[in-house]
Amino acid sequence: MTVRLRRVTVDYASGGGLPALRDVTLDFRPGEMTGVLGRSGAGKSTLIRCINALVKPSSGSVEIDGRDVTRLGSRALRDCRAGIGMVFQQFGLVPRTSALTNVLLGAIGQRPAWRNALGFFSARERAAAAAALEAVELGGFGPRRVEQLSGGQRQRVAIARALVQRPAVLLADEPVSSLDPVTSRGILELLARIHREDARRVTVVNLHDVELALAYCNRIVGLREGRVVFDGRPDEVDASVRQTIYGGA
Ligand SMILES: Nc1ncnc2c1ncn2[C@@H]1O[C@H](COP(=O)(O)OP(=O)(O)OP(=O)(O)O)[C@@H](O)[C@H]1O
Repeated sequence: MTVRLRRVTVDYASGGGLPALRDVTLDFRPGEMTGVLGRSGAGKSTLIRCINALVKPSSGSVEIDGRDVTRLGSRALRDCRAGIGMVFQQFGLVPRTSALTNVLLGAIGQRPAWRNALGFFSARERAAAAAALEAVELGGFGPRRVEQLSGGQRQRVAIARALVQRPAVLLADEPVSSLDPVTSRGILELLARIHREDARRVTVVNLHDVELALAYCNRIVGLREGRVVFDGRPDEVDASVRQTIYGGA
């Protein structure tokens, strides 16, 4: 699986402020777990949202395995999204529903519409969802409603939900915001483990915590005011690179 962005510009305000992304050309290759760094507003979420076609670029193209996602019809887009696991910033879970059902909902993109309409989950889907909860160390929490879980537990449910999709592309937007340092490490460790399970997997994680990105990702992309200002290995991120990404104007 390769994700290819070519000269992507996203201008939400069309001409107002600076575009959120400016002329971004990047390839995300199989096996890469990329940590995207940048100040607040640098365009990290927009980048991720372009990859799963939640945001349409003002110009440029976004290709997943050679298909331009900006040009897909709704059905082809649904098929394409079924292969993309998303861990959202605010978890994106259904709070009053059990952890297990939330995880089962992750498989929905891969099922025929009639089965969604009936709310029917097969024994195999249930077993896969239970296994995904085990994998994130929430084995006993399947029946528990999400609103009764802590922030870190919710985040792990969100990861389990992405996991049941067996996604070729795994996107995580600030998966550890508002979590304590130990829980944050646990979440990154989990994402890195999931990433390694499939040598073809492409993982892109937005992070505010530089040390976490350096510890768990094998590639770092730095964004600043919508532009790529760094693209390299974690061991290349020195004081001057940090200055380039975060430093004062
Ligand atoms: N839906 C939107 N409509 C208009 N402007 C938007 C929208 N989403 C983001 N922006 C703007 O685009 C720019 C980039 O935002 P984005 O959310 O991609 O940044 P970010 O790096 O993820 O920030 P943070 O770290 O704070 O989450 C910001 O200036 C933001 O205000």
